[in-house]
Amino acid sequence: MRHVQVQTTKNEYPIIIHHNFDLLCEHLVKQGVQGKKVCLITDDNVSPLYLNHVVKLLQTITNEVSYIVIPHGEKNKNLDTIQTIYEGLLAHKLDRESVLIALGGGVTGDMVGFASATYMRGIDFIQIPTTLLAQVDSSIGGKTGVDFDGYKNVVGAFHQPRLVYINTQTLSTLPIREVQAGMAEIIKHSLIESATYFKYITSHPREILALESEILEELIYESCLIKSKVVSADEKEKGLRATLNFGHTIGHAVERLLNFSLLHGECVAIGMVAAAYLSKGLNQISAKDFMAIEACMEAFNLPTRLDNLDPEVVYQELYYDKKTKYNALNFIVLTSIGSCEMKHDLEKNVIIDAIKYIMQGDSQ
Ligand SMILES: NC(=O)c1ccc[n+]([C@@H]2O[C@H](COP(=O)([O-])OP(=O)(O)OC[C@H]3O[C@@H](n4cnc5c(N)ncnc54)[C@H](O)[C@@H]3O)[C@@H](O)[C@H]2O)c1
Ligand SMILES: O=C(O)C(=O)C[C@@H](O)[C@H](O)[C@H](O)COP(=O)(O)O
Ligand SMILES: [Zn+2]
Repeated sequence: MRHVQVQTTKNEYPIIIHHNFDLLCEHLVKQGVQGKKVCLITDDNVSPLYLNHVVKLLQTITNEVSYIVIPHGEKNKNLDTIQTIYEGLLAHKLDRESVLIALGGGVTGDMVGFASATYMRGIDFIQIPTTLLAQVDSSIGGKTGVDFDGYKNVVGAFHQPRLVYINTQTLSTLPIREVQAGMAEIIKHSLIESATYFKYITSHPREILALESEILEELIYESCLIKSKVVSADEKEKGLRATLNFGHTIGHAVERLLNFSLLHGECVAIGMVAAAYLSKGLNQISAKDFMAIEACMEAFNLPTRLDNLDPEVVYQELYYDKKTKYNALNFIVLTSIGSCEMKHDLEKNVIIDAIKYIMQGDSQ
């Protein structure tokens, strides 16, 4: 078992990393969940795999277990699904002392977090992430919410979970494309924080994609450390936390413009290539480093290019990014592999050049 602690100004909670669900109840009891009304929320892909098992475990610490199954996927990350959740919570008579548990990927976690931030003006919730992406990124840090009108995460709230319980074994059922998409956020962590971590990742693509347990657990632990350190220092994204948005400025625009036909992690990979190209254009990283970054994405079978979007349309879409302030775009750029900074004053043509670079056809 590995343990990482998140400590924001008002909240503190553990991230438990283990290879099965055996320690779940013990940690729920530590968080005061015993005897409470608990509602487990999962999606229709995850429910046949893990719902029964987790329900049975919960029944050993409380008699009041209900569950709600929501439709999977980014296209359902919206207020309609939130309404379904609220209806279920009322039907099961959940009250202010009740606890929601998100069992699933980032889509489930973001929505359950948002439902718990708003139901009865806010109740507790627990994250049990079952995708690589959710285990290393979305379950940690309390960014919750939904897409609105196709715009990413436009409606939401900061609401921290009481516990993040990671069972690494759940990754054994995850489709390989989803594993690769999770790697995009892991690569992001290395690019913004640690050259040593980047080197480790680039040295082990075969073992990682084969889900070799020791290496995978090491990655999950390292990424949890990086993410928890950043969100503990800057919970509400006043400064440092914006670095976790590296690759997302263009990534989110592409995700929306492609109508969610690519996965979030895949779009972030494309967005990171664009942001790295931009960093090279500003002479902040070398051509060699840029090539190493692009090669890393390719080693994990992540897309790096597109061929079907108009650069000007992508550029205009960037203004919906949440880092935009007073109508000015803000970009996270690399200063080396392992460090980054926010740029406020980029010329349009520098950004367009980066967008044109990723529009040079599918490199796969
Ligand atoms: N809140 C944050 O800080 C944060 C950070 C990163 C990403 N996100 C958000 O997370 C979302 C992406 O999360 P995701 O990649 O986990 O997507 P997801 O939740 O859609 O899960 C991916 C797919 O895998 C299935 N699945 C989940 N666990 C499984 C398992 N163990 N075995 C088999 N199938 C399984 C799901 O049903 C789904 O079809 C995006 O909406 C993104 O915006 C949020
Ligand atoms: O935790 C953060 O902060 C992040 O930016 C992590 C991102 O990987 C994640 O996709 C996040 O949801 C994006 O945030 P947004 O504020 O741009 O919606
Ligand atoms: Zn992300």
